[in-house]
Amino acid sequence: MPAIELDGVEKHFGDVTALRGIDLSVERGDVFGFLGPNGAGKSTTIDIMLNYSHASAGSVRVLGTDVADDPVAVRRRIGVLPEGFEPFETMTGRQHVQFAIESKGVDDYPEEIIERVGLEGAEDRPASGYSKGMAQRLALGMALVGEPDLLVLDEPSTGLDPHGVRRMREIVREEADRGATVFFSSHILEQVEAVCNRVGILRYGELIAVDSLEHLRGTVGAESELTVELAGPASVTAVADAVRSLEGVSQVAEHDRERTLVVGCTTGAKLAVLDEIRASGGEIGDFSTGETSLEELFVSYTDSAGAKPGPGQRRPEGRARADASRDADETSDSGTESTPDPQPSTEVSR
Ligand SMILES: Nc1ncnc2c1ncn2[C@@H]1O[C@H](COP(=O)(O)OP(=O)(O)OP(=O)(O)O)[C@@H](O)[C@H]1O
Repeated sequence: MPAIELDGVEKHFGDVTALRGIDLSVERGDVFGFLGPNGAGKSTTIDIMLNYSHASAGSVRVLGTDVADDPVAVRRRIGVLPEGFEPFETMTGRQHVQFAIESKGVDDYPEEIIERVGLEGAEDRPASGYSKGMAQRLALGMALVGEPDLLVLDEPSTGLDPHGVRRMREIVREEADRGATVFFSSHILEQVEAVCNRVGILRYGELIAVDSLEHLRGTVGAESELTVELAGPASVTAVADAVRSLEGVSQVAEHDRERTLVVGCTTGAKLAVLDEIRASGGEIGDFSTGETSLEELFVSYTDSAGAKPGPGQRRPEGRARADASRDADETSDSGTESTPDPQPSTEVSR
C-alpha cells in the first residue's frame, strides 16, 4: 500500500486553477522530492494532503486512509514541518516539543528531540526569540515526535546554516532507515538530490514527471561528461575517432599531452564509450564521470513553457494565503483537532 495516493486531484480557488488533476503514488520508505517552480501548486498539494484544504475534485489517501474521512487519525501518524513556521509567543522550545508529544499522545523525551536537532542550551528560552534557523530546527524536532510513518517537510532547510543543513539531511536519512516515508518539498535542488530517491516535478498544477533521478536524466537525454585517461601505446586520435562514431556521443575532446579524452554523451552511452575505447586498442588508465545536475534537469522540464503563471493561475494581489485558504470554497477543519503540528504556511505573498 503506498504512503500517499493522489487520484485526479484538482483545486480551484474561484477562477484560479491551482491543480489540474494530479495522480501521484509515493511508496512507503521513499524519500520523495517534490519540485516545481513558484506557483506550480506544491503548497496547495501539501495542504490538501494534510486536509488543511479540500480538493475541488479527486481523492487523497495518506497511509491507507482517505484524509477527508479521518484527518485526525491520519495526522497523528504524520510529522509536518510547514513552510514559514513561527513559534508560539509564550512557549519555550522545550514546551513546544512537549506540546507536540502530548498532542500525539506519545512518551518521547523532549531532551532527546532537542539534542537531535541541535537546540540544546536554548530549550528553556522563549522560542519566539529564536533565530529563523533555530525556529526551523524546532519545527523539525516537533515533526519528529512520535516516530511518524510519514514526514512532510516543506522547504526544510530555510534559514539553516551549513551544520543545520547537514543535520537535517542526516535526520532524513535516519528516518528513512527506520522505515518512514519522507515527502520533501524544496526549491533547493542540491538538497533534493542529496537525499531523495524519487522526484516529482510539478508545473502549472500538472505533474509532468515522476521518476528516479537516474531515469529522469535518461529521459531528457541528459548529457554526461566522461573523462578517460588512456594508458598503453594506442594513439589518442585513433581512439577518439572510434568513440566519435558512436550513437549518443555528441563531442570528443582530445588532450594528447595528458593522453586524455573528454567525451560528451548521453547517460546511457557511457558504457558503450568505455567498451569502444577498449575495442579500438585503448587501455583505460582511469576515468571519471560528471552527471547532469538536478538543476539542469529541472530547467529542462520546467523551462520549455517558462515558469511564469499560466492562465487562471495568478493569485489575487495582496491576499493572505492563510486567510484565503480558510474562506470561500475552503472548509478547513484544521482547528477541529488539538493540532500536534505547527501552523500551516502564513506567508502573504510569494
Ligand atoms: N488561497 C489562494 N487563493 C487564490 N489562489 C491561490 C491560493 N493559494 C494558492 N493559489 C494559487 O494557486 C497556485 C499554486 O500556488 P502554490 O502556493 O500551491 O504554489 P507553490 O508551488 O507552493 O509555489 P511556491 O514555490 O512559490 O511556494 C498559484 O497560482 C497561486 O497563486
